[in-house]
Amino acid sequence: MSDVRLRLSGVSKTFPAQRALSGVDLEVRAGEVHALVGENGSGKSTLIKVLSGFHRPDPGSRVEVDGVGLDPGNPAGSLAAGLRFVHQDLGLVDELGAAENVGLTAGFAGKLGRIAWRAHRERVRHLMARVGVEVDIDRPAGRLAAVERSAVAIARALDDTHGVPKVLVLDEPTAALPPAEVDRLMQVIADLRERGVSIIYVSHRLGEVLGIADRLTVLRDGRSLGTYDTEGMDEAALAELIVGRPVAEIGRRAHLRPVPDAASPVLTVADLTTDLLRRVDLSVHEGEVLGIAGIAGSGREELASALAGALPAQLRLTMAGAPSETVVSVRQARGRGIALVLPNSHPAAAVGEQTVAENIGLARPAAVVRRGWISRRRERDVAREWIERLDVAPSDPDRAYSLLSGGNKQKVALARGLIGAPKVLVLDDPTSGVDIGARQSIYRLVRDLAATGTPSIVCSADLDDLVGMADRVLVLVDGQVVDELVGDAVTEAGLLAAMARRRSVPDAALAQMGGQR
Ligand SMILES: Nc1ncnc2c1ncn2[C@@H]1O[C@H](COP(=O)(O)OP(=O)(O)OP(=O)(O)O)[C@@H](O)[C@H]1O
Repeated sequence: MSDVRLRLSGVSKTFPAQRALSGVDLEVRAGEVHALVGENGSGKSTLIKVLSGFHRPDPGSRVEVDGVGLDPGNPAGSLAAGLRFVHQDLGLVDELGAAENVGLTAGFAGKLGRIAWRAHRERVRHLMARVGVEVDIDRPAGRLAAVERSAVAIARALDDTHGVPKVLVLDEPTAALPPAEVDRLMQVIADLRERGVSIIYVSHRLGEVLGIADRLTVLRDGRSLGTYDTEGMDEAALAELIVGRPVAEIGRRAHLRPVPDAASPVLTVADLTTDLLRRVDLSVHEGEVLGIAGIAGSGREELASALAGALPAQLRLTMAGAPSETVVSVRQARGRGIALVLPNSHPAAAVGEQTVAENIGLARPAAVVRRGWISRRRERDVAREWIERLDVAPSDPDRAYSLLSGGNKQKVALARGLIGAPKVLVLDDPTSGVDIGARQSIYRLVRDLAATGTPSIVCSADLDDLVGMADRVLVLVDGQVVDELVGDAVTEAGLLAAMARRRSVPDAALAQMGGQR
């Protein structure tokens, strides 16, 4: 018997004015972790949505599970065939525990409309045990650690009420995980593989892909470039496969320029206090990239929004040459030249209904405003320039933002931040969902901006971002700055050690952080 569990033959998907998949063939074996990799917009999400039944593929596309063809574009058929999905946002109701979250999608045990709670809870405990992560099944999902939330979503996907789960698709499963919890999720995946579950693993994190996947398939422009064994492959080779040309390693030291002690800051913030942050002081100097490190819940994300007036905060903010202010609104911050780039998953990152050009134009760059009005023609021209610089695909300024792939949305959000010629650029998780090529372009753009004198503040959970961009890093733990790393001290090991300085990070988690990468 063939050990092919899932077979796709000639799968194509054409959207109006866009062919997202062209004749993709793919075979996933029983009990293997099979990674799906490719640049932003290469068709990974579309392929997953075809498998889940969300998209009906073009005629002639064929999908088989264990040799049995399924009717693609039919969610119930996909579920019955054993295809299961854990999407990036996990889709959990934060107020409910694992027991109810599983019940909401898989159904509750019981008869005649009455829930047999004892049987249902037993079933959920059994599912959690399969995943191998111990969780109080009544604890609201919003109060679980990130990896526990992932485990609940995986357990829910593995419920067999609607058929035996055969293939589990994990879409960027580590995107929301702090470094300390990644290893734990990898262990969960390895255990599921041992039990014969096939896993399709979608990720831009090349180290993770090579660490966990047995084989990988590369998509480019909606076509499969082939399937490869991961054994013996290194990150450089994989990056080249994905991008189609050698990708130079991100050099770090070259860009560092120590800030003179006496240099006066462009922006100073004192006593920044929010629900999470406690009297944070910081300043950033001309030509400097200041990093802010911290795990989820440390106040890192709040800091970015508070600086740009997008979150209620108490603070004294001083821009060079201006009197200090006590409160900042988005409008005030923008007026002072502070631009905020949010991660594309944030609801305020962009206006989904508007086009790429209109979103870029929201920054009202001087080049597109004429006597107070936006010139749509200039807006499009400027958008075209940025589309080319950041390699946004498709390269159409009139494209609706909501129809872009995740990574391309992130590039547009970044373009909008850069285009308004900010005095200080504040970035929150700037590389979320972007591919290896775009990551390098973003690092380069931020450094180039610094080289012209304009400082940035980069808040990120991704240690590569901080090592790749920052001249200096403040480390947040429990809403307070606990350490400052400068110049050569900004290393992955240095950051992990600093993040561990307070006991709020459990010892077990610290041990994992060290061995993670
Ligand atoms: N509903 C849609 N209508 C029109 N075009 C779409 C739609 N969904 C996706 N596309 C287009 O299909 C192409 C493939 O997008 P897809 O989201 O599958 O890429 P991806 O590989 O998942 O990218 P990323 O890594 O950025 O998430 C893109 O050009 C995208 O703009």
